[in-house]
Amino acid sequence: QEGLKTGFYSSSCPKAEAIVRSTVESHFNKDPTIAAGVLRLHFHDCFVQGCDGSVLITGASSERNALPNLGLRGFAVIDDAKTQLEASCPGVVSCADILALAARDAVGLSDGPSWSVPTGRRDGRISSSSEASNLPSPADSIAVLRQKFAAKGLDNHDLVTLVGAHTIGQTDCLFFRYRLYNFTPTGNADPTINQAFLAQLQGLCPKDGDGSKRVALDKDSQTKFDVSFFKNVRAGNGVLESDQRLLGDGETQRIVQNYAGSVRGLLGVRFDFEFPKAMIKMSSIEVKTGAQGEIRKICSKFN
Ligand code: HEM
Ligand SMILES: [Ca+2]
Ligand SMILES: [Ca+2]
Repeated sequence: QEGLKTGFYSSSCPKAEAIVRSTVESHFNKDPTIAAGVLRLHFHDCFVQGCDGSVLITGASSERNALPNLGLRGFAVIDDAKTQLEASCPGVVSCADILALAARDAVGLSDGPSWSVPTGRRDGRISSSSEASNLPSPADSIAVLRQKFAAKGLDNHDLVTLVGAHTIGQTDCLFFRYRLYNFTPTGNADPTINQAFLAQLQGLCPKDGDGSKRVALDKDSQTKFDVSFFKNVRAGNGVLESDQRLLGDGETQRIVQNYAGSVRGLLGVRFDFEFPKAMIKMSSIEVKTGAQGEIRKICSKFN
């Protein structure tokens, strides 16, 4: 994919993938929710300036400080892996690749599928908060989401498959509370929310309560990478509006139904098979290779 190849570091830094894996694992063992943080970090990196580590740069006007990125977590995992890689093979492994590898490992550690990650990305030299506006918002319509993904070469099938990442992790009340109160012109909640679930969500996120309270995106299995998220969307138990809307469009609904399945076990395997393919596509968005960009010494700073 665009000059990337699996095993790019096999002679220049043979232990590179093992070092990333053991670093993600040690953080995961202390805090399994970090897997979700790392996976999301990679997504937010790829959608702005391509998968080039631009999201990792610190500074007042950097991407990291853009509104959609304020809740990102897992930066310490990447910094930690980088420190160890610089000790073994200085100046060889890009932060962009560390992020792509760590996202794969995070999914695997959460009992999800694993895959070979094509590597060879170079780190970008630009990180600007104003660029973050093409990231999808939870209040975007399906048409807008489709368009934002299409702009990155990702189709409907990729969209639904990748949003399946919400099978792990959490969201702040802030991002969906508007669905629970006064959502309709007549003052009711979003009618697409399952009634029993609505009561639960209202309990978790009171109208004037703390907007930063965290709620699982997949109510039944927030640390397991499984098809439970799709079953919940099918049942009206999607937390984000953008997740639940996948059921309101004919084409995306068909894909949700497929993954949610009716035959136990069988169709769960399909999501496991499709997710890696979609990730490899997402991980190759607008990558810099060859002599482009640089290999950062510290992931949060340009050289
Ligand atoms: C339709 C597009 C998407 C929208 C609108 C969206 C929106 C969101 C929002 C609002 C949150 C909660 C953030 C917070 O409270 O801090 C979230 C969390 C998350 N997103 Fe997405 N997302 C989308 C697609 C994706 C994709 C493609 C991936 C990865 C492949 C992903 C992975 C995650 C993960 C793992 C979390 C949990 C993070 C954590 O627990 O820290 N999302 N997303
Ligand atoms: Ca980027
Ligand atoms: Ca799950």
